[in-house]
Amino acid sequence: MSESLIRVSEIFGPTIQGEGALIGQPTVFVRTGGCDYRCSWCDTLHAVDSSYRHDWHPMDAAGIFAEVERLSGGTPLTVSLSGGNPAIQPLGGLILLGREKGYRFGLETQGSLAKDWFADLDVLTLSPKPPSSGMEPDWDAFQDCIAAAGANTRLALKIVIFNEADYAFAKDAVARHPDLPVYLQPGNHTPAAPAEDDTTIDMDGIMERMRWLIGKVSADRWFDATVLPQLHTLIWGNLKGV
Ligand SMILES: C[S@@+](CC[C@H](N)C(=O)[O-])C[C@H]1O[C@@H](n2cnc3c(N)ncnc32)[C@H](O)[C@@H]1O
Ligand SMILES: Nc1nc2[nH]cc(C(=O)O)c2c(=O)[nH]1
Ligand code: SF4
Ligand SMILES: [Mg+2]
Repeated sequence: MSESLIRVSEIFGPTIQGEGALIGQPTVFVRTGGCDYRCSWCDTLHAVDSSYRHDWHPMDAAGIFAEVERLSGGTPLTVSLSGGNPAIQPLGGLILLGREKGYRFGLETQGSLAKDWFADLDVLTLSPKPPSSGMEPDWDAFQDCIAAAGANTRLALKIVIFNEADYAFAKDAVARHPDLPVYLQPGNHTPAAPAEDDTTIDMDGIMERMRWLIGKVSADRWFDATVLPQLHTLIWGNLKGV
């Protein structure tokens, strides 16, 4: 694959951004294929597990942007870059192309890999992985991501929480990065394998974790935290492409 080609798992929308700092805002998603992590509870295995790589297509920036424009009807909006880990892909050219036409870009990453083009994003959401994921954050790489974003890119910290250990991890992450706005997101337990085409979610479990999390931040007087469920999951379950 040529250096400039981007491995795309799916392009979809407009839908609403279902998570974090831009929740509720209309957006088109560009989801890239491939990830350097393998979180135990990843809800997007079709963009992570290499057994799905036959569905990942190399595309150039112009081809991706043409599809974004088709989906948006040519009206500029925020494009959400996610994955997999989109930081693995050469997305700098796509971002510049879109910005020239008035589009804005957000990107979701675990913070394991910094790119200089993070400085051209509007919002960089960093989602370090808590203990329940089975992964361990590289805080030096995480710091590099913040530095790469520079002064003109809004940053957000988004942490998935399943249990007490994850909550303690979130507290530690915030202690390391007290200036970042923080979003706490209850975990969505063990989505079915993509091939099973089962979109059912454990709604009771998610709501129970929301109530528990709100209780925790209230008791701790953690008043600059924002607690949000995955809105798209509440609406559509684990449906792909929404
Ligand atoms: C699928 S990931 C892709 C981007 C990047 N690899 C990352 O993890 O930030 C997008 C977001 O979904 C979150 N996520 C993944 N699986 C989840 C689950 N089962 N419940 C709640 N959030 C989940 C991730 O933590 C991340 O914030
Ligand atoms: N609507 C919607 N919002 C999202 N926010 C983050 C997502 C992701 O998978 O990165 C996602 C997604 O897949 N759909
Ligand atoms: S880092 Fe993101 S895409 Fe990769 S496995 Fe974890 S949640 Fe899934
Ligand atoms: Mg998702």
